[in-house]
Amino acid sequence: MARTVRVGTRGSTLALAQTRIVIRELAKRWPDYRFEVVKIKTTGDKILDVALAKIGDKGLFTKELEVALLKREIDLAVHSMKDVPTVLPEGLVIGAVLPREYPGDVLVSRTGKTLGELPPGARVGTSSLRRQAQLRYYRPDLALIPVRGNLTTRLNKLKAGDFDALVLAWAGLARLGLEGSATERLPYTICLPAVSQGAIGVEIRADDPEIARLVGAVDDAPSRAEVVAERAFMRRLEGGCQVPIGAVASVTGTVLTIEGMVADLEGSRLYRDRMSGQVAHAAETGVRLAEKLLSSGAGAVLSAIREGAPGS
Ligand SMILES: NCc1[nH]cc(CCC(=O)O)c1CC(=O)O
Repeated sequence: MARTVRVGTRGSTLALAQTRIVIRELAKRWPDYRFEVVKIKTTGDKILDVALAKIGDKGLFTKELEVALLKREIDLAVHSMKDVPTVLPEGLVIGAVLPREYPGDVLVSRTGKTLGELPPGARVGTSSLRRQAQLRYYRPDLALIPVRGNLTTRLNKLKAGDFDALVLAWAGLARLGLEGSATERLPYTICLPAVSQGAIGVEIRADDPEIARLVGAVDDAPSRAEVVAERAFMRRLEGGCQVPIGAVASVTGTVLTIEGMVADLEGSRLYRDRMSGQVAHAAETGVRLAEKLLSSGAGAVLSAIREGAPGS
């Protein structure tokens, strides 16, 4: 009799939808195993009224799941890779990256107007420093309003008239079946997504070969290479939620191309560039792009943000 696999997840609607996808794919390939959902509350689920950049702690949405993995209370943890810090705790690895959704951001606007059509001073809800900086750079006239809470909370605030538009990850909307509410996909030339946006990852213990074999069957090599490149880019820049950083990699055949961006908090200076390399050298390509940006002026922006950051 095969064992029951305990699948750890946050309890948000999006997290549960992602976990259902992972379990569906695993169950197809491993019909003899049972998969049991274990919901775990993370710090990020408890603190809802403060912008993530202000909390400043790494792993807000992942740490409690990782602790449960290490204590062997669960066998795998399902994450939005975007929430996973670039350095994992000792003893844990990413066992699988599922086929990625479209990684970009979308505008959801109350009146159906696109970003370019929003009237001067329109109120756009987002707490992400990355989205704020890129929106300010493109449309300095917009009023950016902090918003947190899960996707449905945000959409309800939009409906209630708290703001005129919201910027959200397309993937999150799509996984809740809400992609129809997107007004416009924001082009990468205006808004680069967060590192690993749109990718679901499965974290496991490094010393659990049985689970590694199970989850390895749902790993998507191109998606994994993209995530590896973007995370290497981020790690080289040592950026977290406190710095406006965006990147998106894409694999075509044996070539991986990554575009990346670093901006100051005001969105007055923005550095972006791209780099290509062999898929087999995904991490190096991400690092090379980071170094190119650092030497072209992004380094000074990052130092200035770090000096000004509270508690650093
Ligand atoms: N910031 C929270 C978060 N974490 C993952 C997603 C969406 C799914 C994904 O990017 O994989 C979202 C919502 C959003 O940014 O709009």
